[in-house]
Amino acid sequence: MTYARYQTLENADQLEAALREVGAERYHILHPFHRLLHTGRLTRGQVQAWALNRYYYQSRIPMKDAALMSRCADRELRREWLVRILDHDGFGEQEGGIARWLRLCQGLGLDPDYVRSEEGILPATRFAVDAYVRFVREQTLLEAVASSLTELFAPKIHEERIPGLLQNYDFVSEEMVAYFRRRLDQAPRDAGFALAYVREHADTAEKRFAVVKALIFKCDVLWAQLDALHHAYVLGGGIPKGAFVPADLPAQEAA
Ligand SMILES: O=C(O)c1cc(C(=O)O)c2c(n1)C(=O)C(=O)c1cc(C(=O)O)[nH]c1-2
Repeated sequence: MTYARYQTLENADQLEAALREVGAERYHILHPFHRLLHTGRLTRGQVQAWALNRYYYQSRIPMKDAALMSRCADRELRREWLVRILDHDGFGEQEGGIARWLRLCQGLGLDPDYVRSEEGILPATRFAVDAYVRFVREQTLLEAVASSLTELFAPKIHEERIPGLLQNYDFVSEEMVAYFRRRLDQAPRDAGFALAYVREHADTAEKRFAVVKALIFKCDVLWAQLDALHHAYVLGGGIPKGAFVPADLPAQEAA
């Protein structure tokens, strides 16, 4: 009956409260893999596996944002959304988030060409991330905007992750966490806009329900990626053929 209580939301305030409840219950800050990552309980190889897989998510974010913009007749919304693409891809002399993410990968000892090749990612990473891009392409514009609302909860995870990585791993330097420091400003701006948008445009109970479901879907996209990492690289569930094999993994655990 989880969903039932979201079907009768009466106004924007109730919608916002429901969205915050979904985040408090389902955001991937709660995932056991993040608990291990942020408290220094992973090996360098496991952190590499996380950064490598997460690169695929980063790489697809501008594509999903372009998909959203391609469907959008509202110039104001496009002007606002465009900034997200520039944040990730960079613009002119300005480096973007993807370049910063690659520096994190490189700092962890991964070859950037290998990371960019997308060869070593887990199947579930590809399926989850591709499902997000498809969702934004195919669902209503309102649901597409709503699916970005996990970013409401991202600053908290970055605030936890920056000191968590720096203090607990001697192989992580200040330069390597630059990506997360930038997101501390970018995410609240983006999430604030998206929240105002859904508050205004979800003007029926049916639309408010659709917005909540879009956020739940997106929480699942993030959760599924960590499930796969946890299974393959922490629980010893087996690394699929072709996926990244950390150098510090005991040989018998590799498939
Ligand atoms: O590190 C994280 O936990 C995290 C989470 C999320 C998110 O909640 O979707 C994003 C990011 N980071 C991020 O860096 C980012 O650029 C981003 C864009 C989006 C989006 O859906 O448009 N989410 C996120």
